[in-house]
Amino acid sequence: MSEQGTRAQVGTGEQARPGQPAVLVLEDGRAFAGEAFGAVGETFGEAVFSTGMTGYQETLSDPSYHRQVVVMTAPHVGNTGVNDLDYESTRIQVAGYVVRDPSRIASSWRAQRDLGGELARAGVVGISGVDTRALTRHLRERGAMRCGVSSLDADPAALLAKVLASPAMVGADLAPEVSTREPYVVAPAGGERRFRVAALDLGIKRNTPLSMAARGCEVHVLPATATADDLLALGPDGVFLSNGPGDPATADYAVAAATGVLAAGVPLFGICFGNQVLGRALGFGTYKLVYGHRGINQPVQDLTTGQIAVTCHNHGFAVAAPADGTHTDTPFGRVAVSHVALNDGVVEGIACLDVPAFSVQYHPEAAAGPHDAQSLFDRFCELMASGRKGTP
Ligand SMILES: NC(=O)CC[C@H](N)C(=O)O
Repeated sequence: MSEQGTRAQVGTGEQARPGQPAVLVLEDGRAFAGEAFGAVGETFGEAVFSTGMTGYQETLSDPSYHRQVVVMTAPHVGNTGVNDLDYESTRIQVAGYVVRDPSRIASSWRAQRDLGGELARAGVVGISGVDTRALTRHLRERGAMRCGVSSLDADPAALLAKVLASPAMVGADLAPEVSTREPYVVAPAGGERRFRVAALDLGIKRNTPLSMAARGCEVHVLPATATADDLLALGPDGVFLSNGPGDPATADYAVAAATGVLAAGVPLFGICFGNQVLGRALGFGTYKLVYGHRGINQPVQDLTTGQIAVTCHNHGFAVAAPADGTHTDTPFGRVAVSHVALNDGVVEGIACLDVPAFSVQYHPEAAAGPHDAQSLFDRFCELMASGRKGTP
């Protein structure tokens, strides 16, 4: 698929002029008028909201947002501009961007460019001046749904017809669209190499291998369709399953890879999409949440210690597993739900009790976000240090 096709976006290559009209239409017909922001054009994707007050550049460049139109609940966005350091991947990944009130100037010693210009150069269509509180409440009540944003055609009825013809998120296999084409290696940050990690890139964020590299891991990042044999051929101390976009029910290739790694008894750690893939490899199902969790202020409880962490989330699907303190017998032994979201009880982590594998639905790499959960990378290192047997 072409770049434009995968982003379901038609841009004119122009930057929006101040006051240029734009419209956002949801698939249930609700329309919001606003002003064009970023690139002039038309785009389609799943409308989702993020409650992060900061970290918009990391959000925009998180590959898990591929094919999603992100609505920021923070009313004022763009204050700190953008820079070359805070990208979580090689480009802006969102299909569209919705803000209430873009900052007229970027004001930070780290700012290199302004947000509107950056979106325009990337060809990303946005809309501003939207009542993002009303839009968020609508999505919260009715659920995440398809939408279109256009600064080319102000007719909501015409846009609605195109929204209804656009692909849904359920059933979308998107990880291969954002994964690296070629393998690459992230070297340990300094000091000796302690572990070799084979990472399956389903849409990996930059700070994830960096968080491992900071702990002495040499991370070999492989394309989404790499098999268990490809991963194990590296002779890794551990295998990592990354975050990524789309519906985890479609990622049979990744589930097969995880199953092969579990069978080999090599330590395994997964984040977000990786948690869903591990869940499926253990025999659990996944399902779509009504509106998902996105933001950097989400409380999660570790059921083993009782400790609560405030964490970074970006997920619209979840693993269906019992979170009542019991364990489930699977082909790979006993498995327990290890973490739950305190807002709604959604499963946020699973741990194998008889093979060395665990995963979380949230983002310990914390880019952006609080660093409460960084110790999960230490737990992965401990699992690798203890060899190929036993649980953390
Ligand atoms: N950040 C992620 O890995 C997201 C996983 C999956 N695409 C979801 O929405 O649940």
